[in-house]
Amino acid sequence: MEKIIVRGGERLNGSVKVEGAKNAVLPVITASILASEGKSVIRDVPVLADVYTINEVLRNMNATVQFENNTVYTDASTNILTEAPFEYVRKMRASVLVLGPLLARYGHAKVAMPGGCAIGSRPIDLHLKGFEAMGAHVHVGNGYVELEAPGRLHGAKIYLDMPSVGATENIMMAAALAEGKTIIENCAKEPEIVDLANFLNKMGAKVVGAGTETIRIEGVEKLHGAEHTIIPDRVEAGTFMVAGAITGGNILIQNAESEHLRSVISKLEEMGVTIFEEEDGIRVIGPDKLLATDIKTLPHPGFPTDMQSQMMALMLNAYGTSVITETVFENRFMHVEEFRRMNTKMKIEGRSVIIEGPASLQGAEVAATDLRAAAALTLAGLVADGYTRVTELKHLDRGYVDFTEKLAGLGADIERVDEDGHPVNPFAQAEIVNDEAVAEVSES
Ligand SMILES: CC(=O)N[C@H]1[C@@H](OP(=O)(O)OP(=O)(O)OC[C@H]2O[C@@H](n3ccc(=O)[nH]c3=O)[C@H](O)[C@@H]2O)O[C@H](CO)[C@@H](O)[C@@H]1O
Ligand SMILES: C=C(OP(=O)(O)O)C(=O)O
Repeated sequence: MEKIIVRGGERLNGSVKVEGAKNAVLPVITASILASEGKSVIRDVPVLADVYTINEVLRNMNATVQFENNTVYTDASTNILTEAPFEYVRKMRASVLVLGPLLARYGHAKVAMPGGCAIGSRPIDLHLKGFEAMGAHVHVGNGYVELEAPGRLHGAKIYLDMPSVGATENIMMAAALAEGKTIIENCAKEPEIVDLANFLNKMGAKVVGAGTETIRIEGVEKLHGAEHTIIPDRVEAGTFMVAGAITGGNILIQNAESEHLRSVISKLEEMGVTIFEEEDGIRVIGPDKLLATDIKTLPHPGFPTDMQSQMMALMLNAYGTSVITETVFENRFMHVEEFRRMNTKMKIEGRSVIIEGPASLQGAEVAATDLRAAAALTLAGLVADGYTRVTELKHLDRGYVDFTEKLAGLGADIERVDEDGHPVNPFAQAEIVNDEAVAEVSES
């Protein structure tokens, strides 16, 4: 079993560059199958297990997909199959994002129902309600959801009970080819939604209002391939901001977009971290003494749930009592038990965790419970006494490129090894073999 071995105690210094955003690239790649003519060229694509998985989903539907030099080329002008089987959805829930494009273009889509995962039950009822409002019939059975639209989808006014990122994306993609106008109210406002809207508009769609709580889409008859560059990954950037802060280091996070990270910047400043927004990124200078604070995860522009476990690592090192309240997912505290192995004092009360700091962190064997927990446990290892060994790295590979290499480049005493103790880089190996090798690594 591969593991990260990190010895605590090094202050991080230097600069690190963030990749394109995982959560932006997945919907953009699925949106590219809306194009009945022309190719799409998607740049700044991170070399992640999730990207290999979504590429496989598309290839399995007969689309042509190439991935080289951080660029994905797709061609969906041939006849596309309208099914995504369980083996893909099991690996990555975001596979359900093919539903909207397939339904809109072919009037049919069949995808394995995504189950819950380590962070919650994660239903897709809001996606389905949106499709129904646009004229689709929904059948759920034998572990699959099947959608059928007898004619072309029609525009509709859709109010989301909560601003779901995936539902907003799926409905936006379906509406792009529907007849007439769709209005999505109480929609998600994440930067990744804006990135998807920009890509759709380059394909010939008419989407306005992305980034606000109401999106309006005037459906068009057909869409074509387009070129697009993916926005920087705000969660990867935030993770390295915590790495700088927790080690009392001084690091420049190149390519980080401060407008996407307002809530994270503000909380780090409350904790005593110095932040400079520089021309080519964000500089983070960790203090000698971190101060306690509270966070509540919320949809954007609130504090992102995908930064919750990394902030927990930081709060464990802060003086005083910090409280984290998770409101986005009902069960995103699995990492608390792993942090407990590192000599920490935390109490879970309902949707909150109360953290008594500073902990005298001790290196330990810990297992990642999801991709952000993998990063967070490694961050704690950067300041723990002795060696921390992090396993279950299949989670990490879904969302972080060269995580150990980047931390080592900043001065961390860290390596990733296989069961025989030999150094490994999962993506370097997999690129030589083939795409599928990495797709196998991923499992949500
Ligand atoms: C690939 C991707 O972009 N993943 C992100 C996306 O996930 P995802 O799109 O799955 O997250 P959602 O915004 O949809 O989920 C938010 C909440 O709404 C609930 N819900 C969602 C849909 C639905 O039909 N019914 C329902 O009840 C979910 O269970 C969850 O409690 O946004 C999350 C919230 O920012 C992030 O943590 C994930 O990293
Ligand atoms: C929860 C996450 O991703 P996903 O929705 O793909 O599981 C994440 O990126 O932290």
